[in-house]
Amino acid sequence: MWNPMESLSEHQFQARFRRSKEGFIFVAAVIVPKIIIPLKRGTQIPSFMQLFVALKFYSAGTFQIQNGDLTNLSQGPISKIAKRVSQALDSLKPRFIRYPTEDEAVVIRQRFYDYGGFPGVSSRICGQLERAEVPTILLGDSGYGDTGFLMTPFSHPVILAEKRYQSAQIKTRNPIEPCNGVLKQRFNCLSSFHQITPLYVRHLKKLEDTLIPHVIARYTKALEDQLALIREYVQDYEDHQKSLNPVEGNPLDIYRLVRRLALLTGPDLTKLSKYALDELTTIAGLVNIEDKNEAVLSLLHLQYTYSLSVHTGVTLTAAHSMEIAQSALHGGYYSFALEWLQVTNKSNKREQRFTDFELLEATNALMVEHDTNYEVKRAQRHMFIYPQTFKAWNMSLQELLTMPPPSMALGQSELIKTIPDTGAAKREPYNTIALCQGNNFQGNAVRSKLRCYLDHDANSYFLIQPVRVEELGEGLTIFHSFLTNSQVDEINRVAFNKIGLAATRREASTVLKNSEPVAWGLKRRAELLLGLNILGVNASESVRFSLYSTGGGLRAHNDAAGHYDENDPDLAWDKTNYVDRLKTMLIYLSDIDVGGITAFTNLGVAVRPTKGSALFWSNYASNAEDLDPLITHAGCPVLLGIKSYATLWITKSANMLMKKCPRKSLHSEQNR
Ligand SMILES: O=C(O)CCC(=O)C(=O)O
Ligand SMILES: [Fe+2]
Repeated sequence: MWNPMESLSEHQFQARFRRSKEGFIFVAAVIVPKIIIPLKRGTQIPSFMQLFVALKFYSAGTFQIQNGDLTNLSQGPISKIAKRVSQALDSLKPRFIRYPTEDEAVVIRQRFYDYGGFPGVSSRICGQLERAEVPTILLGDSGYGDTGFLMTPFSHPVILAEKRYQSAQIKTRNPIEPCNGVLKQRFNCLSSFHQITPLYVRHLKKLEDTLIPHVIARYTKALEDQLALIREYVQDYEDHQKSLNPVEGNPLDIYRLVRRLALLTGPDLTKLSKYALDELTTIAGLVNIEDKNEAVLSLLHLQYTYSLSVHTGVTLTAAHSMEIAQSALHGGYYSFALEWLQVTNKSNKREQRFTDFELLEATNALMVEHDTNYEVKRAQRHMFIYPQTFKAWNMSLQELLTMPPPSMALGQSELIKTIPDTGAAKREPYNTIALCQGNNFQGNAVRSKLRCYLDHDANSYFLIQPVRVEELGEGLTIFHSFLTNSQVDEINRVAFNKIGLAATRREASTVLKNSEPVAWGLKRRAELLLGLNILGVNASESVRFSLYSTGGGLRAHNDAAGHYDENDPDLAWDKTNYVDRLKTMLIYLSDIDVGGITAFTNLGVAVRPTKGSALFWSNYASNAEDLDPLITHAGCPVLLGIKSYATLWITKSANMLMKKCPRKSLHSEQNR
């Protein structure tokens, strides 16, 4: 490539670029690191050449670089390069431009006054303008019109005061004007700015006309590719291919896909999106109403937990949003139902799909449903129901809607404080959301007592594969690297095979019996680490393997308040009365990008799943009779990715009264 540094003499160089080679090298040294990003993949123009192009533009003041000696770049790339280099130069402003300090400004004002007799001349205009500290009066030549803040010379000064003003004005401008002149001469682009503006506009217009249809075409193509993929999936689904990921057909993906496309392509896609939504709905096999409801409920669940906007970025038809509103209503998401009704209302103005009466009826149904059900829902502590949380504060539905969703803009501890009644039940929905959104609100006093250590002597096996123990809260511990990656992969493989294609795609689970080597191995390792009886008769349930994709999660609960799996082959006794889950070990079998946190709503601890780590806690208080309210926990809905984990429930009956009491030694312990 032609290099002006080598092929031009110093004189020729200065004539073309209006600066010396040495000056160029200095500029290059500071600017090049800032412009190394290639213009476009594949067509990288070396940074120093970009600098030449920009300098040439600055000095020529036009995008048409006549002498083809530089490059044969057309106007488009030149304007891009000029913009990039200008931005880089602009970012260097703090390094090379310094405005006078307050004290220096006083001196400068005095010197201007002494020199030209004009009072209050500020040399800090730029800085002040930037900080909007005007009114400052600017001095201009007679070419400028008369405005309130620009003082120009009189065309015919008559009285003495006018004449004195005139001479002071001109004299004060004098040292500045030549300076501007020099700058304009060196940077021709400044003086010819008015010439390039229309050019620029035309240029942008051209871009808009030519490029945007291309972009849309590209994403239409992308959509088609996506559709083809989904078609393939459906085909696989029908072929019952075992290796297929069972949750890939999550109905929520439809919404996600449409939303992503809409965001990428902007409002122009709205025409396409209706087609896309319908097409996808059909292709992805969302043929039955349960699937659709499932998708909608997932959407609402996510919307609620993560304070997502109802504006999905696509224009849904009135019929679509009405459908979502109805599902929201039946799912008990009253406030969302109202929001979706509002969306319906809006699009219905255009579409006239529903009569006013139908809309009114839908709104009334919502009101009635809300007013009759919230007590029941509240009693159930349904964590995903908006109004029940607020009803405790005697809020109307209207008031409720003006209330922002529980926002993490509030500090962590404020979150608890701002809730009037601090009863655990009422705090729970709030805390769940706070934790799911990534906050922890454990007190410092508690946190300072927690320890971290390496456990390698639980058993000699742990010498080879030690675990890092971290106490997360009172009675809650995490064992990092409890399993190795390959152990986890093996469990996933076996469980995935067993699940095959699950009926519900958002969540799937299965049990791995003790006779399964991976389950036995896992239990054995837990037994050695914890010193508990886990593999003995009725000592633990079968390892439960669970899988969540987008929208999958679990509301707050205590594990011991659940139910047995009636058909669990690893538990022999009568399972009808109560569930004996003294301890829980929860082993994460995947990392998860967004969402899927395990939230301990009363401890105020949020645990992000990490592959191979195991959480451990007791579900009972220390008297081993009452459930421990402190250990209530929820599985936050997954936003992106697939969460898999295993749960190991260890029984009380096989782990208590295991040893004879060593009376003697106990006495001697006490007497010591
Ligand atoms: O999803 C989680 O992280 C928690 C799962 C859980 O609590 C359970 O399966 O009992
Ligand atoms: Fe649980």
